[in-house]
Amino acid sequence: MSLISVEDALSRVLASVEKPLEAEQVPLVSCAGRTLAEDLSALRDQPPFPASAMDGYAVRSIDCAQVPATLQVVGTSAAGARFTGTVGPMEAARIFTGAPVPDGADAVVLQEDAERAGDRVTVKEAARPNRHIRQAGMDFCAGDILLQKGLRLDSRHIALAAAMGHGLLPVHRKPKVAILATGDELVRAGEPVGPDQITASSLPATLLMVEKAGAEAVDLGIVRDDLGSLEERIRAAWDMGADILVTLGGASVGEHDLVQKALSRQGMDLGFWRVALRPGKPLMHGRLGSTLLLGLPGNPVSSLVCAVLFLVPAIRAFLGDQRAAEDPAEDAILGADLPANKERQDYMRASLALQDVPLSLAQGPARLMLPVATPHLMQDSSMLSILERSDALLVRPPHAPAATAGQPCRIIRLERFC
Ligand SMILES: Nc1nc2c(c(=O)[nH]1)N[C@H]1C(S)=C(S)[C@@H](COP(=O)(O)OP(=O)(O)OC[C@H]3O[C@@H](n4cnc5c(N)ncnc54)[C@H](O)[C@@H]3O)O[C@H]1N2
Ligand code: MOO
Repeated sequence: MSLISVEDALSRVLASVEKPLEAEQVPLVSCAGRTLAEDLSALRDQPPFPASAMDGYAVRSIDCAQVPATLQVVGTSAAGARFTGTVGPMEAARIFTGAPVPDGADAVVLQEDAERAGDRVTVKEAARPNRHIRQAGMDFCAGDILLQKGLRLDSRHIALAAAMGHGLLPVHRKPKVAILATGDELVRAGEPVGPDQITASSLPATLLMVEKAGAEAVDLGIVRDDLGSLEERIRAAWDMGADILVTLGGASVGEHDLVQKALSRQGMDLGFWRVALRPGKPLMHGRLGSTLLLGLPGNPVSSLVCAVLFLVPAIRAFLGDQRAAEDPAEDAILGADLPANKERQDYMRASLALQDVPLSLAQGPARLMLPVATPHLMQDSSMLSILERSDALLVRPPHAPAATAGQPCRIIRLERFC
């Protein structure tokens, strides 16, 4: 089977997510990272009444056109407890920030601009109509659609939804992502490590990336390079109703790389195997009934790159995120000379620094800060110390010509995924 392109692989992965998962009603505080299943409209006006923006006195602006003006204080309007009377000629009401502006008043005078003596107040600054008043519906009105279906929710959206009057939101169910590490050489982090063994470092890392992407991660542990054990764990993932099964390792061509064989024996419908990608070439994709399968390569940097490029978009597609297929790359400047690339799309681990770029615009000179991406000299896909020092993946398309420092390039920031 020949290598397919990264773009082709991603569209096949996304096409195998037929539709977002079913919707459920979830309390606001649990909605971060979820995606709205319906457009959301406001249940009320905000503010629901004309409200004071300051602590001071509610007045009729006409009475305070000439200052100083001395007014009779006839009541108090506090946030949560309005003054139910009316402010008449040469009258004022004490008012606090967020309180309803009483009938009759059309301006608020700051308390710093007034002098109180008993039940009288002398206004020292002239007032204009509507001064320091937030009109009803200034932010939004009942019925306004403010949050769109397919939006991935963060705390800004949650604040708005709360103000709109919602306590529960219709969001797509979180996909259940089961993760299985494979290999005789692996032990769990913190457990005793034999002379020929290493820690399964990408297991906890992938679990965290999956949770960060908004899914429910299920730790299936480590399984030995043994067909029977592998098949038993694959059945366990299927039995628990995993929407995605991720395997780590055993994806390549060696005699111990049994993942594809075990999945095929369990009835996998293979989508693709091997992508023109570095690192991450042996990536495998398929379906087992309704479960999406992603076989990530064992080298920990390779599995991370494949998770960024394919697993996170698949999770977002299950979540109904309208931006699931969006290219995560952004513009940067190359910080070092690079040789021509070969046939695989390269994702080089790079550090970022900011560079001040002078611009000449029609309005005059300006400055722009752009990230400069400098790839590390060592790019071995097993090296976690280099990955930790990297801020981004520097993307080099297949057959990209040699490039020199200062040229434009594309990067994917790792903090968004890790
Ligand atoms: N003859 C060939 N050999 C290899 C090829 C190839 O095309 N022909 N491809 C290479 C590439 S590229 C990669 S990437 C690796 C990936 O192969 P596998 O997916 O089969 O991975 P393993 O052999 O199981 O492990 C590779 C490496 O990673 C370590 N590992 C495995 N799982 C974990 C884990 N959960 N956490 C940390 N480290 C892990 C494992 O011990 C090995 O050192 O194959 C190349 N070989
Ligand atoms: O593609 Mo492998 O993932 O080079 O290390």
